[in-house]
Amino acid sequence: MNSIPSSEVLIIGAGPAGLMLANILGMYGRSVTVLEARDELIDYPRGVGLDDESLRTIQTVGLVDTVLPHTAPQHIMRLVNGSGKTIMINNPQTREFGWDRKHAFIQPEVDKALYAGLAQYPNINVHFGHLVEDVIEDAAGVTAIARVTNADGTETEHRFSAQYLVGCEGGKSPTRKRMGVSFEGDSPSTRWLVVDVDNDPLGTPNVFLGADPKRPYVSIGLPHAVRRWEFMLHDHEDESVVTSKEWVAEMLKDHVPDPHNLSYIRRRVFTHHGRVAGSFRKGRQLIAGDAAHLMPVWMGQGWNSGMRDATNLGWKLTSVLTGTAGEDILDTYTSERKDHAKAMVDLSMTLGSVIKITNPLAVAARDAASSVLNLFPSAKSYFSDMRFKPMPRYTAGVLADPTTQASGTAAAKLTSKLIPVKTANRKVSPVGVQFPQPRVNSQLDENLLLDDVIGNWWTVLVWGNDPKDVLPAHSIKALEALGAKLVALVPETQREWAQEHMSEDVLVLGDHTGAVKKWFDERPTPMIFLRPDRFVAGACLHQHGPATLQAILDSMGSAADHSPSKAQDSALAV
Ligand SMILES: O=C(O)CCc1cccc(O)c1
Repeated sequence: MNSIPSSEVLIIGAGPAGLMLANILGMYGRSVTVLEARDELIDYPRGVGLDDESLRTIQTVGLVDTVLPHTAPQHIMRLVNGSGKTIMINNPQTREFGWDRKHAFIQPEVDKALYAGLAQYPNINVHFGHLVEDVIEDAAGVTAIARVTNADGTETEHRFSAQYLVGCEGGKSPTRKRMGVSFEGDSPSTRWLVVDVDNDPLGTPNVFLGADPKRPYVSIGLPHAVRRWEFMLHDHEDESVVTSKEWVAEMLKDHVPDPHNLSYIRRRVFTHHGRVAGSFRKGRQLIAGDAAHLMPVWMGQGWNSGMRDATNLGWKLTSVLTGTAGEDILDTYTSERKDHAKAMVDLSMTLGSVIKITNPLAVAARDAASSVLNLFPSAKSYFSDMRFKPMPRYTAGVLADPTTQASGTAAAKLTSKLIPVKTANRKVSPVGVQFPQPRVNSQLDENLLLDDVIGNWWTVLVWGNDPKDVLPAHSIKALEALGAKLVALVPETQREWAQEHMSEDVLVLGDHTGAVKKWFDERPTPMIFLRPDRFVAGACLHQHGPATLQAILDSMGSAADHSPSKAQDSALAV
């Protein structure tokens, strides 16, 4: 038995959620051990859609340049009926978070880029071929017992200890089972055959969902000449038969001019699941990615939901480990992520049930209903602009929202003290939603993405004013202890003046497109407390700033001493 020096966090599973979480923790200077049972990363495509929220996180961890070459932006999805007529199109054009809403991507290449990104952090170690067989948890931490099969066939036991453990081992997650939490939902019995080739015989981009009552199918053009088809299987069709080259060639004959010379990456059968864990945390153990939720492929949200988990959890674990938040903040990981994951599961299941219809009467009703809906621009844009996609909007967690805060909480008590004024628009609260990522000018450069200038930790954004002029000294002190960056967003016309006249340590950014002013005009809360994951924790008028900040700190179960550790200091200087 070997004991390995301990780290702060143990991650089990080097899939996308685990790799992204390790990148985020590495960026914040934390020490992490990743244990992966396989000998290498999975090398065949699974997820095919990468969204703007994920790309924003990839940008934060500095890996956009290595990820983008494996993506195709403006990934359009068309739902076509049995006669090939488009009955729904999903083609969102906005770039609210700084990136195209949807990208096709090659998952193995992007996962590889996430893995390669870890090499820059001295405190991150990844061990392949380590199968975790048990975990012991006590008041001081967790110890994972892993079995390693050596080259000569003998086996060795290794023990790894840490303060927290995050299971990212996929849907069958042993961590989730050890935690004893439920995994409720449905696993429809419908099986699908997935075929991936790397010499795409068609070459057309984008996604076609074929709601063909004879046999529903999917055809997706992916980067690097990869094409994915999926075919719904009938109950009597045997797995060993449908995965044969002959059967697949027969299936493809309506989809490909010549289905015989295809270079297959993989032919496999899978079923969809729509499940969410009852809790994402128990004590010192947490779960993320497919371990916490499984959803059908239709919205392309499985991979992206894992990215959202890592984005939500990474800064919270860091806050606990560095003493800027109490351990209870980890419970907000469940409260913030679970409902959204459930909404994604439900939407994906619904879309799947529309595609899978085979009953002729129901098919006719669906096609007629979609024709009518397409006559109405608002209904049509609901689908094409992807307004049906549930966007995370936290109502409880690390935030202080006078419009939604649950009664009885510390934040509610404080925010109830805020004196309302007539011009403050309290109906459109940006609290709990992701802040947009506009382009801005700085003293050093022009047309920069906001996140690239504000860094990766807490930020206070103030429209048109110096945060140090509009917040009292005790609030500034608390923000310094939190490691927050102070930012003044001003019209570009005022930027040089503001740089000369505002406090030296305030970052002044110019709004050269007018998008920032428009945003603040629509939500008259000129002071924004932005969390490290780019979600708005508080939004208020200047005079409400101190109470709002205090409420946010209370919602973090903040330790009395907010000063970040030395290690965090250096990590925050990114
Ligand atoms: O991200 C997307 O738009 C593709 C979602 C999708 C749809 C159907 C099958 C599949 O594997 C992914």
